[in-house]
Amino acid sequence: MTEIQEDALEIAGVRYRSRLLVGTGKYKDMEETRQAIEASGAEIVTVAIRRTNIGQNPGEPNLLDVIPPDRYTILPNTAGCFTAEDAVRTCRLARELLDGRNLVKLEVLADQKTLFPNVVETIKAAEVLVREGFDVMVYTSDDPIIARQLAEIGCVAVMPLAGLIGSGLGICNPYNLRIILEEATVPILVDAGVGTASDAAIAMELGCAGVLMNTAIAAAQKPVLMAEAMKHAVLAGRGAYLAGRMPRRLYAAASSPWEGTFVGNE
Ligand SMILES: CC(=O)[C@@H](O)[C@H](O)COP(=O)(O)O
Repeated sequence: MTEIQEDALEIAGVRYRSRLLVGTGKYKDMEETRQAIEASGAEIVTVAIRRTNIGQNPGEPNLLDVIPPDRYTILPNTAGCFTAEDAVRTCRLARELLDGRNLVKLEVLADQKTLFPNVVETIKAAEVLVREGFDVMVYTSDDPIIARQLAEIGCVAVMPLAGLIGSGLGICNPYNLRIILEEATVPILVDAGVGTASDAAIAMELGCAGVLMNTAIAAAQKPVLMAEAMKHAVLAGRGAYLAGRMPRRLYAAASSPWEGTFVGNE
């Protein structure tokens, strides 16, 4: 096995081969969702509990029929929650629906226009959820101080945004991400704002443990092809991070030595 094949992402004591986590919103239909997720190679798939039927509405199409929980780790998320109280309630419902599984993605949003995280409410919710035994992966801003606090509270992964949800703007502040990564005590995954494969590769090259995305795949002209591209981008970025990039230089350095050439200078 190569170093990159052996390299695993560990979240809450579970090891995953894929460092790409994907969402399930915005697809044309369930079949496209299934195909894209399969092509992405993702093992962790996030589901908005307030918007997606995973058993709350018996009789309606159930996402788990195409994303079976015995094959994927279902990561329920609190998208659409604007208060800590709502987010906590949503996580408790998710735990009931998913047979007592504790892994959740906490996101508490501040407003509809930016979908920026409300970090005050996020911290409040994280404290309650960790106390109640949840394994909390938390969506947050790229503020290193908030990221540190969330890790100290006991979140199992901290997920700063690359850009606003659904914006596709890519990594808007790599410098803040670098500070977050420098002092990370838990896995740091970029969540939201990725637009194309190079954004995912850059996140991984910076040293992120993984990338979570939805819109970049679902809103691509060919979602299944983009899902596959993202799989390769995350792997390539991780490989480059593990390999260690060459130092940047201002001036040229010849690829072959000047001395001892076979031709010329007679
Ligand atoms: C799917 C999810 O959980 C969200 O956090 C969000 O939708 C991800 O953002 P993008 O859609 O910008 O990838």
